[in-house]
Amino acid sequence: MNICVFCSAAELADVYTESAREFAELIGSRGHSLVWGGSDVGLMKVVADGVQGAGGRLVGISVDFLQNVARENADEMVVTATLAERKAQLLERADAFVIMVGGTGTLDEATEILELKKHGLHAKPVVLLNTAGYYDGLRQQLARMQAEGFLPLPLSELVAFADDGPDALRLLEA
Ligand SMILES: C/C(=C\CNc1ncnc2c1ncn2[C@@H]1O[C@H](COP(=O)(O)O)[C@@H](O)[C@H]1O)CO
Repeated sequence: MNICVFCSAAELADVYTESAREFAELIGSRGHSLVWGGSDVGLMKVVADGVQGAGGRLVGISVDFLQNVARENADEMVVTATLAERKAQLLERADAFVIMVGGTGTLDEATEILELKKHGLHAKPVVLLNTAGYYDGLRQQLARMQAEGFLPLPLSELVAFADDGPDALRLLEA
């Protein structure tokens, strides 16, 4: 399976890097490929290192203005002209999506993928990996959207929630 991971480009605390490494090593050791934003920085690097170290394939989708931080030894590296094109490529190249801890970039990618799914423009699994309860607030907001009629379909059809890497992979492989 080609698993697209959205996650932070920042250097983060051990609680986040350890969880990311565990999940990345699972991706690689189970024979899956990583599709990601292609950068060799922060948590994105931790995930790429973990997948590659465990024998998995790396498919990076970078963007012109971030090419200077793109990973050099990825199996494949695509460079798009714009962020919008990058998101389209990430969607096309992935069979499933995992949203790990991140900031506005991760949120932008996550909401786009969920919005496209809401409109039936793809039906790929999306798992939100809620390391250390980082996304408790977002989960609560999404639950409120559902409870108050803002979502045209059940939340469970849009996204699944996982507490750790093994749980996330179990949901994707199910
Ligand atoms: C030059 C520096 C960092 C490089 N920044 C990024 N590189 C690649 N991809 C990025 C970068 N920033 C955002 N993205 C995309 O959004 C997600 C991460 O954003 P967040 O705001 O950090 O959560 C990630 O999935 C990327 O696809 C300086 O260190």
